[in-house]
Amino acid sequence: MESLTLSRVLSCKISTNISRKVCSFMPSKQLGFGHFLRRSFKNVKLTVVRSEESGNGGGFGGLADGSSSNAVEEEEEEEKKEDEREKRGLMLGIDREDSGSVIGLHLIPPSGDYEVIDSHECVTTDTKEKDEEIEEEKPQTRITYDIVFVTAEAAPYSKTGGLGDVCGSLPITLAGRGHRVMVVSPRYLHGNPADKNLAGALDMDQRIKIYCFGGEQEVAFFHEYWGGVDWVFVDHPSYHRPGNPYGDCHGAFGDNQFRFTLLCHAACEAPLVLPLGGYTYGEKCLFLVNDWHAGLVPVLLASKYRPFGVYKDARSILLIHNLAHQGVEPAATFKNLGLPSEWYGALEWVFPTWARTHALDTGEAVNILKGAIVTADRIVTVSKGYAWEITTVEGGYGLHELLSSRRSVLNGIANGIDITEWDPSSDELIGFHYSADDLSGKVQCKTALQKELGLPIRPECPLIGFIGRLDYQKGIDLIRWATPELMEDDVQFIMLGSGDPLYEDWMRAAETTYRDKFRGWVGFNIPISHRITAGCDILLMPSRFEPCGLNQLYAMRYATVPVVHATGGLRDTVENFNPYAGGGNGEGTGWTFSPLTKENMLEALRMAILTYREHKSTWEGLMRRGMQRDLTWESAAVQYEQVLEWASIDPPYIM
Ligand SMILES: Nc1ncnc2c1ncn2[C@@H]1O[C@H](COP(=O)(O)OP(=O)(O)O[C@H]2O[C@H](CO)[C@@H](O)[C@H](O)[C@H]2O)[C@@H](O)[C@H]1O
Repeated sequence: MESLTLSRVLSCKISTNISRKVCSFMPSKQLGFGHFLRRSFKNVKLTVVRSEESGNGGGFGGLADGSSSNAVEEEEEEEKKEDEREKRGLMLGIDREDSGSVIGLHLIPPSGDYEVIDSHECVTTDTKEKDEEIEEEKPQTRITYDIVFVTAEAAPYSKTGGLGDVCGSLPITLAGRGHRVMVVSPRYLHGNPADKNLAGALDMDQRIKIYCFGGEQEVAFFHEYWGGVDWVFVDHPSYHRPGNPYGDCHGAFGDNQFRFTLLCHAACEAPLVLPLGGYTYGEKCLFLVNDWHAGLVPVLLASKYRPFGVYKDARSILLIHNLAHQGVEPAATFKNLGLPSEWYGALEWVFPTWARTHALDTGEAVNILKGAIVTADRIVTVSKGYAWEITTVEGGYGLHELLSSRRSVLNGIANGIDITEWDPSSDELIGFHYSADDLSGKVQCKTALQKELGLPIRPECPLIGFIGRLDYQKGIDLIRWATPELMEDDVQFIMLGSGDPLYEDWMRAAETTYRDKFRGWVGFNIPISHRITAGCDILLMPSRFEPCGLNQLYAMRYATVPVVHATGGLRDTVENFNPYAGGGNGEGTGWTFSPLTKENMLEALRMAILTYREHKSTWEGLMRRGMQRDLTWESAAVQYEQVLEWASIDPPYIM
């Protein structure tokens, strides 16, 4: 028997014994290890046994194997083992793959009865009901992995958009399902109040040297364990400056390639050198690399580590949130990236003639996202629709052929949302609460918002909202173009966003032009975004392309009906209203329009406004159906687990 102290397995303290009754559960209900422990066994003494001892090397091995030729002997042997287990209390079995590598742990019940006994008897009663609800619906984790997210932003530590949201909540969901999860991102210090978000992350006193950009750079690691996740922050002076993670009022930082090259090198070292909770993640981990900022990770694994026998069992999964940003820089910068010179081809990128700036421009460049697409073991985008769109000329931003060639490893998984942060029945950022059973608080949120922004307080007036980056992607030009016509109607319109100065100025000017109807809040403000989501009746999203989109999901959760361009994740997540379906009661959660024209957008908005004004019960149906949609991360996490499993089964990328 191999006995491991639990501190080697988890960074939580386990001291006292627990009754066997609490620990008995069915194989089919097997929980992820970390999750199970956190939830139910805070005070359990555990012993680890080799799975060989328990019979079949995996799952609940050894508890019933009918294939034995000597059934009686085996039964006696089994009884002995059970007696022993009962004496020792709850035990852990090690799951090994054929090569002998440990791939997970499972709990071995101390008795032969597989009946599920509520393991929540050892948790406080007020959390019990909630936990049971989650438990019932949750498909169980089959194999647990060591997962390393690499990302330029992760909420609440840093957020400029949807990437921060996803990298702030998906890791917690996966950790809750039993995986060991680390998130590596830069330790930004902007010299503003947001810096306090990093106050809990402590210096690990671990320095490493990174060789890139013609010299040696020293980076430090800071760490905070929270929500079951190891949040690791790479520290370097280039992350300490005013602005946001990518730029300031003068535009994008000129050294972003350097800053994110550092991040990638540091992220590759983190699982090898950081003793988190007492021991490192090690070489057998799965890197989930997000967008171009983390795109050098798969290239480094393939070029710098694997040829020297390191990370042979690791795999990388590229998560594309937005193909429009690829990290393209002049070809001459390749030598700065710290990659072997023969790997130039992986990143090589030649702009088409029409995109070159002058006659002598050869169009030669390096494209970090392209390198990641070439070398990643699998690729995921944030919706099924977008997974298809990026393989087309229109949506592929020049990478459609490459992405098509990798179609066999490309999947789309729609994002979920953090339903605790975005919950209209308990959201602390809104003044009044409501739910699908009692919607009365919504109109109070609406009048409170009108009051806060100095609009006439008119509960009956349709209130339209927009939240997002003021960017070509979001169809902001179309909104600007359509606003004069929209303002002819008896509606109010509130916009929140920052980005292109042209549109920031237009929003300010529109406030003066449409004094009683329009408000444009220029800036990034999370509390206001919650109040707009709660207070508006309609959320407008005319995105030119939208890999997934989160605001329409938040809107549906807050009974705000989305009107969206039928593209990417918007088409996948908003069901177009059909008044004739459902026995005449209607079906759907919003309006989708296509193609993207001003006329189509206005027509869809007018349909929504008409329905709001004249068909109250239909409108309530739309609100309730939206609120009742399953928008949790759980279903996405199950799909991610499948991708993780596929990634581990396939051999890694080799040049
Ligand atoms: N001014 C402001 N003030 C406060 N909050 C603001 C804000 N502007 C935006 N936000 C918030 O930032 C997030 C934006 O998320 P989105 O998914 O809509 O877009 P984004 O294009 O950033 O994300 C990319 O990545 C995500 C995640 O995968 C994909 O859903 C998306 O399609 C893709 O373009 C939301 O939480 C929103 O509320």
